[in-house]
Amino acid sequence: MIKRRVHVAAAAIFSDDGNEVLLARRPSTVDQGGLWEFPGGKLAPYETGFEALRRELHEELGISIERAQPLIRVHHEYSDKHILLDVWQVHGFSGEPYGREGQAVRWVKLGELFNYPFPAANLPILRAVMLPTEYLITAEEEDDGVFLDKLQRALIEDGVRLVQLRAKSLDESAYLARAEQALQLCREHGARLLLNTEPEMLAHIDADGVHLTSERLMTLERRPIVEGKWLSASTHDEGQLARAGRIGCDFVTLSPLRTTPSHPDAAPLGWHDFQQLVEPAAMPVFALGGMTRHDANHARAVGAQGIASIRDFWR
Ligand SMILES: Nc1nc2c([nH]c(=O)n2[C@@H]2O[C@H](COP(=O)(O)OP(=O)(O)OP(=O)(O)O)[C@@H](O)[C@H]2O)c(=O)[nH]1
Ligand SMILES: [Mg+2]
Repeated sequence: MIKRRVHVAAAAIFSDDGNEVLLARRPSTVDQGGLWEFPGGKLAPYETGFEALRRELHEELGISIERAQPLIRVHHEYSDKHILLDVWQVHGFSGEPYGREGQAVRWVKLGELFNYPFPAANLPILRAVMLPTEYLITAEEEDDGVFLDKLQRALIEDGVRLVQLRAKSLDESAYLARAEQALQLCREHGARLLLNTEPEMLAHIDADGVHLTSERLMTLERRPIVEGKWLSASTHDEGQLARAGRIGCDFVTLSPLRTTPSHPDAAPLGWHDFQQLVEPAAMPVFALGGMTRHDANHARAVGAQGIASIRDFWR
């Protein structure tokens, strides 16, 4: 059987405070009936994704979009079709959304999204919706006081909400002590903390997840931590991205986008190769390597969740 290829534009519509998204329930009579979804529908011939999005949101919810940015593109094989979900984030619209086709619609808190049944293709979208657009990787820092000051500055002034504790120079007990302090600070600011260590470390400290080095990633055949904790990994090529997908990483970094002082000999990917690698990856991907917040829009335009950086946040 030759599968149909279906291109769908869908929207994660955020509330003004950014804490909720609007879901719709598919009528029980249609394909995937009864499941919740991000409003949207198939592109008409000659329509772009954004044009389809505007039309569908007007038809299904009675709203007009003012601004939208790409969130994630997900390719998924259903038994009868190959689907591309082209998902946009909408942070401004006019009109009061309601189910114009009789479908239920509901504002749902980000933390409660996993309580709703979605089509099988939607898992990467849920992850993308729940993650911010910036991922801070901490720098090597000898002094705990200096470390905490810099982390606090990034949380308060830059509004960072996702942090990876990378501290290769600390032994295990020093790392654990620093992690306890960092976790407390992150919790105070509603940020998530991932540990760049052996996954077993989560037994000793209740952090939000683990970040795998690419080396560690390639030794794993299955997900090393429970669902509900976040699992991310460093990747540099197609093979590593594929492995991250196979073991169920929630998201990854892909690097180096540019040449950086910390990795002068690694060949940079550049935006073109980055985009090619990200397209088939069914999970959020942060661009890493010489990135600053000024690169975030460009990164999202080529399919990234956003940017990951040490230096841009560590001042
Ligand atoms: N809108 C939307 N569709 C999704 C999501 N997840 C997902 O697998 N799909 C699939 O993508 C396809 C979207 O088709 P649709 O039924 O919304 O298309 P449409 O609005 O153009 O409807 P129509 O074909 O009845 O005119 C369906 O096969 C649906 O199951 C999602 O989150 N939102
Ligand atoms: Mg639809």
